Amino acid sequence: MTQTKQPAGGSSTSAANFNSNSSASVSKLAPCPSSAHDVLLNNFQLKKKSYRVLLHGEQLVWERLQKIKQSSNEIKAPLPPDAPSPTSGGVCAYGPQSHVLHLDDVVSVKSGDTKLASLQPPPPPSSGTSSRSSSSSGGAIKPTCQYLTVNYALRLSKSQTDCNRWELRRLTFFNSDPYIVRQWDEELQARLYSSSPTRMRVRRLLVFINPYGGRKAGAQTYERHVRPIFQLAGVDATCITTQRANQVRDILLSHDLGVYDAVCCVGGDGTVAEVINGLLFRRMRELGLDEQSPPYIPRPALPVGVIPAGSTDTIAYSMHGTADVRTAAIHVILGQHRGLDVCSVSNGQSLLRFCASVLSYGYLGDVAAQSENYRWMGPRRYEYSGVKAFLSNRGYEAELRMLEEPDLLLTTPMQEEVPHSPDSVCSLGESLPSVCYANCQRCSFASSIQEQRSSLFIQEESRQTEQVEREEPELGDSYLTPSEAALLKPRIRPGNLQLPTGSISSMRNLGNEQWKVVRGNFFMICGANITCACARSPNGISRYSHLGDGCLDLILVKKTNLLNNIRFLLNTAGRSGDIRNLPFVEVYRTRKFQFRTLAAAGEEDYSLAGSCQPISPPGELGNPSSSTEFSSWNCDGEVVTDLDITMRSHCQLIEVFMRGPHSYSKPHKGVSTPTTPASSSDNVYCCCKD
Ligand SMILES: Nc1ncnc2c1ncn2[C@@H]1O[C@H](COP(=O)(O)OP(=O)(O)OP(=O)(O)O)[C@@H](O)[C@H]1O
Repeated sequence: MTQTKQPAGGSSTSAANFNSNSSASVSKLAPCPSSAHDVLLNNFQLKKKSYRVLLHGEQLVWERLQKIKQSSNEIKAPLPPDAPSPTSGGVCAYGPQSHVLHLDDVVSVKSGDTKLASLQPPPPPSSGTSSRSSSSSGGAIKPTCQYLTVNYALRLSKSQTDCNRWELRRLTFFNSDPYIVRQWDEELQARLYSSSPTRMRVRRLLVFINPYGGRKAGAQTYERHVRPIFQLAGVDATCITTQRANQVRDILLSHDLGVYDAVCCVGGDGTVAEVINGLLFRRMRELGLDEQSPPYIPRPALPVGVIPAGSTDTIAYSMHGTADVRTAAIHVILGQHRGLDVCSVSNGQSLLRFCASVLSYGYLGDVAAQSENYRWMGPRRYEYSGVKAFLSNRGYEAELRMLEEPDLLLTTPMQEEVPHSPDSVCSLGESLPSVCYANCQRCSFASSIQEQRSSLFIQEESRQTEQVEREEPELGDSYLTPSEAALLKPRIRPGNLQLPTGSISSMRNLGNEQWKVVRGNFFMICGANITCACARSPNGISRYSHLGDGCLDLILVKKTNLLNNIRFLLNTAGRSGDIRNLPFVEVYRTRKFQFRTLAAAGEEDYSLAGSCQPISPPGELGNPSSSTEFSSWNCDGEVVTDLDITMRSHCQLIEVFMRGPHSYSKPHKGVSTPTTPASSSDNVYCCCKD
């Protein structure tokens, strides 16, 4: 623990003056290794005003000093607190006049001889070197630096429709003693790049830019908005501008990715899907799995960043709660990550591809198939094809078999333990649907189940060997093989989430699969992996889908009449509508469903050849979409022509840079808000906490 030398004219102080309930004490400066318990405490100037600044664990706290006249002597002391400091369970709390910035929100730190020098972006940190040795100036920090700039990100909470945008801010501290500045710079750098289970600071990034999607502005979007943010964070980005469809996937399948920490794409949903498919098929190849019929789906090694530059950008919007490009880039550099479910899509014979957003048949399938012919219109092609497909929809006969989701937690006391947010419940054994927000408890629990499941199977490996061998090697079956269990990466369980009792015994019942069959004439059928929210439909088609709960929502819109179809579309577009209230809409939460067309039922081998890739363009010979009896599938915006389809959700298969959308909460009047949201300050990102 350290107490640095006070600057000339600065008053000495102690950590206790910050109203901290921490037992951390201040001791002599020593070059000790970085630890969450180390404390740095000094006076700095910020905009020519004096502040007492504390670095405590993962928090940077600064508090204005006021001049107190005591007879002829003038001393500086912190402003008196207006209200008692809130404390909880030994967690540090600071006075209301304190500004608190969590290191999770810090983008970069740079020291300099002048203020201008400290504002320059730091050079990319060399990989493999100790973060303590990699200073902001690329080598040893100059002993003359008196300025220290901290670049950080701040979430804006302006309104219900604008509460997920993040912006960059900076603080430039001055201290006349370069020794203190150096000490702070080194310590901040070390803590910023120290390993954390929920944060991964990217050093080397592989970026794919799709110049073709959306308004064909991917390259400009990157140059104008994304590159400066990556530079500010000192990220070494290798950019590849795609020349053709499926190039992203091909590069990911064939090139050495060993030097990269993460992959990022600048494009629409189709580009994200290419990245995800490329990484997943690459991992299967690395492990020597049969790509047509893998016994399980392994997790790729690299996390993914998603920067929107497409037409609808539902994946980016569902993850971040906004399609703001800078926000998405900020999430990549801040490095907070969460597991995202991915669905496998297979026909009767083999695995076709992976789906990250939605797989739709009927109306949206027709829109995807038709809109490809009008790509020259840009995003407007969806409106044009949408109207055409809407008017021509006569309904599609189909049969769906779905695996009913056994709600593992209905019998547990979990609901009482989970904090509820005003407009949503991130609950688990929910009777009411919940919206997936940052720090969603449902997703956290699903990841814990994964963790438990893998350890359970490792422990019982020998006892179950016989049983496992008897199990059909179905794609991603509930029972994992011992090798799959061993390959599953341990998941991160944030905070103090308690695992409910009885979850293990519930898990064992997963083998008792219950199938439900629904037949009918449908306007549209959707398997939604995420909410599929976008700027035009802020709640998405599947408002209650969760990003990482291992389930998908199967939405069945029955063919009734034109008016009901319009009602359905209006409900998906508005903020207040809920398609669950419509009598002709059924929504099922499931882990897997199978689809077949009723017209084709009974026919042997009615499936077309697997259209894994390249996907044959619509209208080709043999494409059923040319028949009005059949629609085609829209998988992440791409057309899939197979008709016997199985969609299965794989829990948190891909790590993505995101925190999850936040719900809006009105700032309370008269209460001084900290510089960063409380959620960041205590390392909890929760809809219930901001
Ligand atoms: N240089 C290129 N030329 C032609 N097609 C490309 C090129 N680069 C990528 N593609 C393909 O463009 C397709 C569309 O891209 P993308 O999905 O990113 O944009 P979009 O369809 O406009 O957006 P969204 O899917 O969000 O509606 C993808 O299938 C991708 O394979």
